[in-house]
Amino acid sequence: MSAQREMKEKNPWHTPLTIIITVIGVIAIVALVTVAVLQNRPVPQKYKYGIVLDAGSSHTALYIYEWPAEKDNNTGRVEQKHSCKVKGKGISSYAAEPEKAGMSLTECMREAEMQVPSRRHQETPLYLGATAGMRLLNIENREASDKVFEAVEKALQGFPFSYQGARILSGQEEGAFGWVTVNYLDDRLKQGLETTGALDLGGASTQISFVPHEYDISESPSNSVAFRLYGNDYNLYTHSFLCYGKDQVLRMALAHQTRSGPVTMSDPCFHPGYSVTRNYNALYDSPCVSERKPKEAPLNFTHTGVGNFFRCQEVVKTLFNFTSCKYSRCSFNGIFQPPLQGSFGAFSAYYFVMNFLNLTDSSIPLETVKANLANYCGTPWNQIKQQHPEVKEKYLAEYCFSGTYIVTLLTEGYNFTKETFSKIKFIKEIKGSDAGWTLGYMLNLTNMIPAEAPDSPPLPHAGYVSIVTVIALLLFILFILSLRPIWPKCSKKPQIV
Ligand SMILES: Nc1ccn([C@@H]2O[C@H](COP(=O)(O)OP(=O)(O)O)[C@@H](O)[C@H]2O)c(=O)n1
Ligand SMILES: [Ca+2]
Repeated sequence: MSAQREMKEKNPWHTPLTIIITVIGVIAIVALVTVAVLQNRPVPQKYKYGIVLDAGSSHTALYIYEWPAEKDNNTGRVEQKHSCKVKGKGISSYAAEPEKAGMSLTECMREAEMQVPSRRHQETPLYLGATAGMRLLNIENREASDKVFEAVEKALQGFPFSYQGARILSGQEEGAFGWVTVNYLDDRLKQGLETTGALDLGGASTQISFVPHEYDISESPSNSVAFRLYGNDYNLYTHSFLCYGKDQVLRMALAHQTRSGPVTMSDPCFHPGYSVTRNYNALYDSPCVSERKPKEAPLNFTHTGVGNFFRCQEVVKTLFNFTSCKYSRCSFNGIFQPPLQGSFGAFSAYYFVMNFLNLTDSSIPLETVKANLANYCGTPWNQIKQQHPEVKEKYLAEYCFSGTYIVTLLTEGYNFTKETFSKIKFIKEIKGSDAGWTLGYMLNLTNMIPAEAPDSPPLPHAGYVSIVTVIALLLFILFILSLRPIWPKCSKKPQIV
């Protein structure tokens, strides 16, 4: 009994001081962990927004992007929140009535007002970039192109966003920003991975952009763009072929086949049984073909289909000039192109056409793609119409030509072989954001891709809380152990007795 009493008396846990210290210690640890948890609790996400209008040759599309408000400078998180297709044709088609170009944007802009929270309206940058349709109008009629921009500018300034201007992108910018978009969305830039090339097919121009293996920039400086992104240097090769978008190239093909001004033309690029009347003036109303207009053409001609893929390829090939190349190697029309490198993402009309033809699967060999096209082009027009009653006839009629053009451009134009063709992925979007130049354009103008790699991210919230808790517990255990010199006395005493 006396030993027990002695033990009780000597046990530090039973002194009022240690009890107080222990209680204070426990309260301190609980308080420390609580403060850490509350202070660092993820706050509800706030977003910022950016709007880009893609004024293409065939139509205009509006894209709204969003990113977490506190991560302006840290990239990899900008996503497409919403897109809106402007009704009607591209802004360049309003050359004769420019006001309508501005008015055409109203509906999508109203949608943007609804999509972006109103407290963010004033700080949301709004950009309009025009591509090859306006490039052509600018060549053809500078005054008309300026008037279209005036009207568009006036319309856009009427909305509560931070309007940052409307301009024509150069072909180089269009190619380079498409490449940035694809590689940004795939997280290749941030991680310093090998990049993917970008192939964009529009209505009036087409772009090819990739990082070549060994690249002598000095050979053709106008085809090179240098970037420093996240601490990595990129020497990008890019070229934009004006007039080689699928709508202008169709004009060139028709112009080539009607160069002697016939009344009836048999076209291997259209289905057997297809027949429409076309107007010569309308066909030649573009700088891509205006010089080819036959001298004594009648007003109209009858455009009939024959449906022969291989003969259609021969027609398309005549639109590429392979005769002169002042560089070590060329694609076509005397344009420098280094050897193809790596995988490619092909988007915009590449995707729409190949998707319609069920040919987007990269595992389909080039020979099978050609065989399928040959079969498709040879199918009578009546049958095609029956199979696709939902597709507008004007668009339906052109898939044989467009498919043939795509295959010919890739193989004969850019020199993809049956091996490298399988490295092309036909894509519409990546992780919910459309592939195209708009995202890259906005990232660049808002400085959202840093040249140097951002500092490594801090610990995630859960990791932070766990570490604080573990350290606090360790401190507590250390405190307990620090009382240890007194323990042996009280634990050994009963054994001695
Ligand atoms: N659903 C869709 C949308 C566009 N397209 C085509 O994709 C092309 C888009 O070109 P664009 O308007 O961006 O023209 P560019 O200014 O880029 O040359 C046009 O030829 C459209 O007809 C399509 O085939 N299917
Ligand atoms: Ca385009």
